[in-house]
Amino acid sequence: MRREQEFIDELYERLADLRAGAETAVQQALSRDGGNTRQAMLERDILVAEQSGLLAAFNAGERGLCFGRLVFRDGRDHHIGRIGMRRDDADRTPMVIDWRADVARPFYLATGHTPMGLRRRRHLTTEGQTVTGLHDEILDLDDTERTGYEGSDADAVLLSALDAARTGRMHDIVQTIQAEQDRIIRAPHRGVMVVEGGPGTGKTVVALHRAAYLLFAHRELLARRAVLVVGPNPAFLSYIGEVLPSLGETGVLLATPGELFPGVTATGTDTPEAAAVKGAAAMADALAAFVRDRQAVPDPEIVIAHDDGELRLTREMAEDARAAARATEQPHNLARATFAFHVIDALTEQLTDTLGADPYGGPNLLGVDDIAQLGKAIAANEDVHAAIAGLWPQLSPQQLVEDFLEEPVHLPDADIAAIRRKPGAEWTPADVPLLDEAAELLGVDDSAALARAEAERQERIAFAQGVLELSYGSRTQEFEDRDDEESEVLLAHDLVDAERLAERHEEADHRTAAERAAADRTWAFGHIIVDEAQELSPMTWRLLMRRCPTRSMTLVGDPAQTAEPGASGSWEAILSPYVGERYEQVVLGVNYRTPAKIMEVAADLLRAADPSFTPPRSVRDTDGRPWSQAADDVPAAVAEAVAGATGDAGRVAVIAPAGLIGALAEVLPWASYGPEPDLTRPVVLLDPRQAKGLEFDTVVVAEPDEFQASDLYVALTRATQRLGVIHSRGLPKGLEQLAPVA
Ligand SMILES: Nc1ncnc2c1ncn2[C@@H]1O[C@H](COP(=O)(O)OP(=O)(O)OP(=O)(O)O)[C@@H](O)[C@H]1O
Repeated sequence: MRREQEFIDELYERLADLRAGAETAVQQALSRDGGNTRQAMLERDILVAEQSGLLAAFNAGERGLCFGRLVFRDGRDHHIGRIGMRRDDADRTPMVIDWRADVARPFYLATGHTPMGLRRRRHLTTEGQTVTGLHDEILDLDDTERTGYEGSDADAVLLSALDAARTGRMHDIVQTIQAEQDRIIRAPHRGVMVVEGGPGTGKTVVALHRAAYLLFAHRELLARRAVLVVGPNPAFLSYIGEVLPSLGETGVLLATPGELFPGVTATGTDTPEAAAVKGAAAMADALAAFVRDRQAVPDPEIVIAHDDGELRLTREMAEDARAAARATEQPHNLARATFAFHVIDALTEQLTDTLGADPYGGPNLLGVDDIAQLGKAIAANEDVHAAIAGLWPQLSPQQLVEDFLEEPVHLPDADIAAIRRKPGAEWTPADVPLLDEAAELLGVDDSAALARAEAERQERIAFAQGVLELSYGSRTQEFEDRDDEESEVLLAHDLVDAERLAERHEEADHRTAAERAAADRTWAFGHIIVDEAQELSPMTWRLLMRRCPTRSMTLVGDPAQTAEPGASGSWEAILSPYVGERYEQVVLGVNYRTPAKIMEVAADLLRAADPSFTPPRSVRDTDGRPWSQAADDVPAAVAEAVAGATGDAGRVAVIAPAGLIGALAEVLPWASYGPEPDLTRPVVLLDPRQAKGLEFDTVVVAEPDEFQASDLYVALTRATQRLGVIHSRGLPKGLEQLAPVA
């Protein structure tokens, strides 16, 4: 214990030095009098960005900096920690190894059967900077040396982590990642990986650690392209929001599916029927047909007054122009130029024929210049433009979807009735994929902006080339002496090509990749993680697949918890349109959250409908049995139950049908509730959809017979310690084994 404490003290000293170094480097870079030349600014930007990233990692390392030690049979001896650090000596000896490095892997995988070269594995428990416990496992049977910290139960560290009172925020699990989870976390980053598992099997936490691992293993790529984590609702995102920063990773964008169309905030709600219709794949065809409807032809013609003579835009002329525009296969707004060009051309020809006609039947009397002149005048005629705009209007995604929902077409009557609404309504989450689809169908005519951007990029590349030549020439002792991490800064100067450096400059100039990604509908993410993936509609999948052309994705979910009416169904239904059968599926089978007695009740509920249902196996159990109480006044009984539970440490959640929340809020005035409840408060009031993915020490479920079965299954499995059910109208089938209380 003493020796480990000495080591930990040394480690925190080193951390303090590194942090001070990074802080000074940022300060110096910001105040460095290198002048305001582009080179000085570029160097400064790179330095500040890199050092700020390091600072974030150092700050993250503060808590539980080192939690393990591996002693190998060949004499190697490594401490494992949240971040990696080296000594300040000539060899830059590793002091603590990042948990994501290959060397650290036996910490999670080695067993007596497959020791992976280990003699002993030590778990170190710390509080603040003080070592409070050691736990040794002997993996080499020939090793007779004993430290006195060998425990009989190798799961002691895991169980004490699982028993801890909840805080309303998910924590990282780097100290106790289990072997089946480690394999998922470190799976290759290419392709689609599906992680399926029942409640509490660690799907969410594993997916987040996978993001941290991928950012470590593919730093260059993913830091530029960012990782997107999609979760079901804002409360869930704030629940998981601290895990990645606590692992030192900030290049991640967390979003709900309703937040993925920049500039639109989905505050409205749909009826379940409307959400199902809007989510169905048929919507893509309906919208595409609706766009074609907006490419009209006159019936029979539009007559336009023009200085040089009357113009008649006939149906036939417009049809030809439309066919030419459609043949480009460009999106509507981009193909508009082709339509306009053909119309103007046809009108010019028409006018040429009239004005230049030779009364004696000879060839047209107008010369090439005259015809060009006529064409120019027609192209400048505002009425011509108005006619073109009427036939082939420039459209925004918002306008298109609004028009469509006001008067839906190309769908069965019942579907039309389900989604029709008045213009000006708030956008709903189910509208977001429609807006995205519309944006794809319409395209943005940004050719001028793109040309400008490309010219600027070329200028930056030329400039960066100059910087590279200069910075190599002026390589100084100061740079050579930097810490290992810092020398990456030098590597950036030395090894990147001009194009990459120019790109970096662009990034450093503005926002982080995650921030830029959030504002850019066409951003291609380096990796996408989707939680509660079973809930997403086919239209939402179309949107997500567009955001990830490389199909590097991790999808986690549990079909038994599906609640949304428009959900896609099976993994195969979700994925086959995009990757065929080329995806890997793994199943997690151990429930780390819900105690066995509670899980049995939840499983019985599903067994009532499907006798073959097998729940995940709970690793832990509690003494108390889950209970039920019949009450005439449900809010009063809930208030009493909550008052009894708040004496315990941790968090209490009341999960109730949405219609009961108001009445419960009155009897629980201190409870947090609403669209974005504060989960760190002692008592939270949630409807079943809001409870998805969360967990609490105590859960009280009110009026269970008003829940749909999958919602009730989710609600029952949120408890880590205690579960009670309060009802006025009897219990749904399957819940009979709850212990009745008066
Ligand atoms: N290896 C582990 N060490 C410590 N805690 C763990 C481990 N694996 C999972 N947990 C904990 O178990 C709980 C459940 O994990 P998580 O929320 O990721 O499960 P899930 O499969 O997403 O559940 P659900 O489908 O019910 O939302 C969390 O508190 C998580 O921290």
